[in-house]
Amino acid sequence: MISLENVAYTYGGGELLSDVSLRLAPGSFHFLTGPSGSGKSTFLKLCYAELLPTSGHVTLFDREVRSLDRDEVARMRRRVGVVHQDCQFLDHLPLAANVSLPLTVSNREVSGEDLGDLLGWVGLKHLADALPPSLSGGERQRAALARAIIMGPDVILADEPTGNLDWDLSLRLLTLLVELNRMGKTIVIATHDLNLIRQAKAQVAARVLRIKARRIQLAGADL
Ligand SMILES: Nc1ncnc2c1ncn2[C@@H]1O[C@H](COP(=O)(O)OP(=O)(O)OP(=O)(O)O)[C@@H](O)[C@H]1O
Repeated sequence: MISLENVAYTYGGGELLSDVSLRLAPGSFHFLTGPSGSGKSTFLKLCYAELLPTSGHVTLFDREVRSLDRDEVARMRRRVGVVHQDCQFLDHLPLAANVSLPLTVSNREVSGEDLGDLLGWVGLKHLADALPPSLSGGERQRAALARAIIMGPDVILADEPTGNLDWDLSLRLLTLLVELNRMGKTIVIATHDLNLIRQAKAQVAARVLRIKARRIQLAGADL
């Protein structure tokens, strides 16, 4: 689904990620952890072709990302839902319009029933008409998740999705991601929160990747 082969990345200084080789298999569930600044967000950006590797190869749905033109990158991106660390919304548009924005900008029909079902699933149906500035942190994160999956992606990449949430809300978001995985979606969550990882491992066969000394390794049972 997504694979990296001998990937290195540098923003111009020293190498941030070196010699990264791994494959995110369809339907897998991965956590990515590592100290602040170790390159977790950068890794996710490499996975959805927001960044191209400085060396090595990234393959997205069987296509090497360097061989893709802009339209092809856009098509591939529709298959990857991203929940960003600081979820941004258009503050003048109601929540429902924000969530359905990816469909609107790609000129696709928005079915009121499907949108209602999706908002209901993330527990935000009652806030469909609310403006983003009035939402709590947990509501924003769930809205960001709904927006990330509205195009029906195969893969969901979430960057510190529970970063600003209390434990109960973090668990609620985790449950949604586990449900998505049970529906067959491939999930990658970058997080500092080892308790969240422990909790998830009780629910799902998650693998834990750790960035250490610029490399990504599979963490053992020491979490
Ligand atoms: N656009 C950029 N230009 C230059 N340096 C950058 C850029 N983006 C990130 N960096 C640097 O690359 C390093 C890794 O950043 P990244 O955001 O990938 O780390 P992270 O592990 O996600 O961090 P955190 O856990 O704090 O979110 C940091 O030192 C950061 O300052």
